[in-house]
Amino acid sequence: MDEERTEAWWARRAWALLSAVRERAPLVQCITNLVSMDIAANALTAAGASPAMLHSLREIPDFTPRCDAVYINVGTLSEDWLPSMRAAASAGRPWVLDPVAAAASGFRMEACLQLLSRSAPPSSGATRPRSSPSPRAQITPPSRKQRRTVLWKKHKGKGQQNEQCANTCGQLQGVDSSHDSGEALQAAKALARSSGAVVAVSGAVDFITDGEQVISASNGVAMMQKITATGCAVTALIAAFVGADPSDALAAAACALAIFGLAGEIGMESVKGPASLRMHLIDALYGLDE
Ligand SMILES: Nc1ncnc2c1ncn2[C@@H]1O[C@H](COP(=O)(O)OP(=O)(O)OP(=O)(O)O)[C@@H](O)[C@H]1O
Ligand SMILES: Cc1ncsc1CCO
Ligand SMILES: [Mg+2]
Repeated sequence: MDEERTEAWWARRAWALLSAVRERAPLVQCITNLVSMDIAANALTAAGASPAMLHSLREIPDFTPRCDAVYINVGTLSEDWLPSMRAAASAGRPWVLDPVAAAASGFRMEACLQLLSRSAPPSSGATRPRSSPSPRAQITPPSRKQRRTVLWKKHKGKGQQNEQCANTCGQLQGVDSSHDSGEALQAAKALARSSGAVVAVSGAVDFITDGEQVISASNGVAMMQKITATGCAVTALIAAFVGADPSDALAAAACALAIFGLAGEIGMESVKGPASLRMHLIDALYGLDE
């Protein structure tokens, strides 16, 4: 690391990334679960990104290469959506996976592992062909967030690594945000190292790791757990941050989690319960200033 990443550094970085999202309005294709579609699209829009909830396989060749980032979430996985997820993950864009309940079934775990083996070419470098208000950086490390988490860019897909990923997905999935997410940190680091992805684990404290560095973000309020699909929404926000600036997926993931948590804290100042927190959180994302 070239410079010391103090709290003040992170604050500037978070603001710069949110500002980049607002300026560039990254186009984020979301193939996400049916429960989360509304909150994810609204969180992205409020933050300044441009969500697109497209999941037809037939649209992916035309549409996905024009996106700044792809968000895949297996929360309501079905056989007919899996080919779209695979195709979108292979389209050469930075992408983020939320392996919701990866250990719920063999089908789901296998799907997550297959998806993990998809990677964007490290230097596909292609800029998004649609006109963009500001120049895009080259695609470098695509990232992902994995339940509570994954961002990865490359995965060598060897048998042993797959096994390790399976174990890790299982461990992470078992970690509910009512637990200390520190319990999952070692598993997350191992997954990051074996997959080449940035891995994030959400909870009271969020951890974000590339396998070496570990960032923790302790923003947020416990009532966020009482709103369904907040984890899905913050994963979508991670995709937007990575889409706005793909040069540092670790920082993008950490800042998205911190900003989302901060919006929860600000929103919490005037709520009666989860339903009003949902509204105020989205308002706070929209209104956040420096
Ligand atoms: N106890 C807590 N205190 C503070 N923030 C929290 C707490 N639990 C969760 N959060 C925040 O809520 C957001 C969602 O995290 P959470 O771990 O609840 O996701 P999740 O369980 O995957 O969500 P879902 O399955 O509902 O989509 C994150 O930004 C996280 O920091
Ligand atoms: C409740 C629920 N069921 C499948 S996905 C989802 C949203 C939270 O992940
Ligand atoms: Mg939760």
